[in-house]
Amino acid sequence: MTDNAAGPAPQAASAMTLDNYRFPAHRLLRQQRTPDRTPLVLVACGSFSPITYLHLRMFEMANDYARINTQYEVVGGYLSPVSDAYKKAGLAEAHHRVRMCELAAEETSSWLMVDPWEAIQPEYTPTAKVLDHFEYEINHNLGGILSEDGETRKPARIMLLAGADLIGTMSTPGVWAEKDLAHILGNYGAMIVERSGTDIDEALGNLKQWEDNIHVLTQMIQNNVSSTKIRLFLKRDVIQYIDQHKLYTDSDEAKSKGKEKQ
Ligand SMILES: Nc1ncnc2c1ncn2[C@@H]1O[C@H](COP(=O)(O)OP(=O)(O)OP(=O)(O)O)[C@@H](O)[C@H]1O
Ligand SMILES: O=C(O)c1ccc[n+]([C@@H]2O[C@H](COP(=O)([O-])O)[C@@H](O)[C@H]2O)c1
Repeated sequence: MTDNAAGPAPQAASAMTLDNYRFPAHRLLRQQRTPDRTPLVLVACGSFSPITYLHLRMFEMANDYARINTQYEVVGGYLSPVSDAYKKAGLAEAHHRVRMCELAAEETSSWLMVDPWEAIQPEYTPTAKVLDHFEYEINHNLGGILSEDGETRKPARIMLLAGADLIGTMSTPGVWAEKDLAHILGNYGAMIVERSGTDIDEALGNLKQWEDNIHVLTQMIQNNVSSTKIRLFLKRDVIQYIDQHKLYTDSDEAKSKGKEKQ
């Protein structure tokens, strides 16, 4: 996907609360550039604590894959950081994670956006509901995407973008609700990026019934960056932000371990 000429976000994702929330659409391609393709919006859900180069790379890989191997045209890409209610060990607070994602998206990409909706919810939101939120905002509130010839409006296909480890958890009984899996993989679909350490066939093992809706993106060069290892930070802005707010220091981790319930 090429640059969407729209200007900066009218309202920063990191400044949004439940009271002033507005769905970020400043970089969403509102009219298709290519005829005869289905508009596609990619949504990556995760902790992003912190966001790494590989999280952004997933989107570029998916965009290339969609262009070359499918009939989709990517019209938007969103990062949706999980809320504080997720209570995973070592997570920085949601507002920091949203801000880091925002800095990274602005610095390194011309088309990615951060939707803080999930992050600002007081309760944990299952991924199926997060995808429903995108469906509602884009296809109901915004009325879908205008076709290339300007003649019709088409609903965008919303798809989950995730690494192989995440789809692996979907194959593991008990982690995801059955009805949510059917909804996510049956109605939306997923683009899955290979990740070293996860056997993709094993990860897809119990998901055969939805295989037509699961696109597997192979990585030419395996790169095992993970947020936990925090090996590779993004551009200076994100590193400075981490320093400035003293994130991921021992005391910060101890603080979040104290809060952690699992
Ligand atoms: N190196 C990678 N290769 C492929 N997918 C990745 C990679 N790093 C992250 N992802 C994917 O990005 C999404 C968001 O990642 P998330 O921040 O939740 O976890 P993570 O980067 O694995 O961090 P952690 O180490 O804290 O689990 C997930 O779908 C994850 O599978
Ligand atoms: O919706 C579910 O049932 C569900 C079950 C397990 C994980 N998820 C989502 O998957 C993501 C996992 O992130 P992480 O950092 O734990 O790898 C995060 O966005 C969770 O909300 C979602």
